[in-house]
Amino acid sequence: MNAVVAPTLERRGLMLVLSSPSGAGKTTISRILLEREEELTLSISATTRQMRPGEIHGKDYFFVSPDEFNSMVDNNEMLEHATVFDNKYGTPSEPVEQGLSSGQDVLFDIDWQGTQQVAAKAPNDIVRVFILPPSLQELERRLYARAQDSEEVVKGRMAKAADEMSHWAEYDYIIVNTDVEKSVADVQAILRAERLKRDRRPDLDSFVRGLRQA
Ligand SMILES: Nc1nc2c(ncn2[C@@H]2O[C@H](COP(=O)(O)OP(=O)(O)O)[C@@H](O)[C@H]2O)c(=O)[nH]1
Ligand SMILES: Nc1ncnc2c1ncn2[C@@H]1O[C@H](COP(=O)(O)OP(=O)(O)O)[C@@H](O)[C@H]1O
Repeated sequence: MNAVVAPTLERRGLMLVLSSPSGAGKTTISRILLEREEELTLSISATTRQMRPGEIHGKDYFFVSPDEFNSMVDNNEMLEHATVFDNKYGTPSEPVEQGLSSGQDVLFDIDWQGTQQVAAKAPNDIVRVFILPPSLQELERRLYARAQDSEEVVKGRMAKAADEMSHWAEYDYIIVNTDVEKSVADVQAILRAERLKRDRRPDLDSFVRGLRQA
C-alpha cells in the first residue's frame, strides 16, 4: 500500500467583512482578531477623514487629501469606495490581491455600501459579518466612552446608526457585541468553519483521489 501523506492543504483566501454602526465595536474586535489569527491580514483603507488621537497613518488608515483620494479612484486603484459621514473611504486593491494570492485571509472594516461592491466583484470569496450593539443607549455610551469625537460628531453617528443597521439582513452572520471576548470567539468560529468550506479547498480533489487509489 502506498503511504498517503496528508499534504499541506492549500486553500483560497477569503475576504472577511465586518460592518456595524459606528461605535458597536468592530475596530476593537478587529484588533484582537488580528493579534490572534496569523493567517489574517487587515485591508487598510484610504480616507479623507481627520486622523483621531492615537491613530497611525498606514496602520489604521491611509489619511489622504480629497484630491489624492479622487486620483486613486480615477486610476482604478480602489476595489470599492463610498462616502460615509461626509468623508470618503476606499479599499486599495493591490494589497488585497497580494494578501489573497499569498494564502492570507483579508479582513475589511467597511460599511454596507463597500460590502455590496465587494460582494458584486467577488461573490465566492466574501464572508459578511454584521455587528449589532446590545442597545441604542449602549451604542451612545460607547461612542462617548471612546472619547475621540466631538458631541456633534457623536450625534451625527447616532443619527446614521438606524440607516446602517437597516442593512443587517444583507450579511451572512450577525453578532450582538455584548461581550468583546465572546464576539471575538464568534468571529473566530465563523472563520474556522468558512476556511473548511469545500469550494475553498481546490487541492482536496487530488488529495482524495490519492486516498482512493492507496
Ligand atoms: N466603503 C467603505 N467604508 C469604510 C472603509 N473604511 C472604513 N469604512 C467605514 O466607514 C465608517 C466610519 O469609519 P471610521 O471613521 O473609522 O469610524 P468608526 O467606525 O466609528 O471607527 C465605518 O462604517 C467603516 O466601516 C472603506 O474602505 N470603504
Ligand atoms: N463589548 C463591548 N463592551 C463594552 N465596550 C465596548 C465593547 N466593544 C467595544 N467597546 C468600546 O466601545 C467603543 C467603540 O468601539 P470601536 O471598536 O471603536 O467601535 P467601531 O469601530 O465599531 O466604531 C470603544 O471605546 C471600545 O473600547
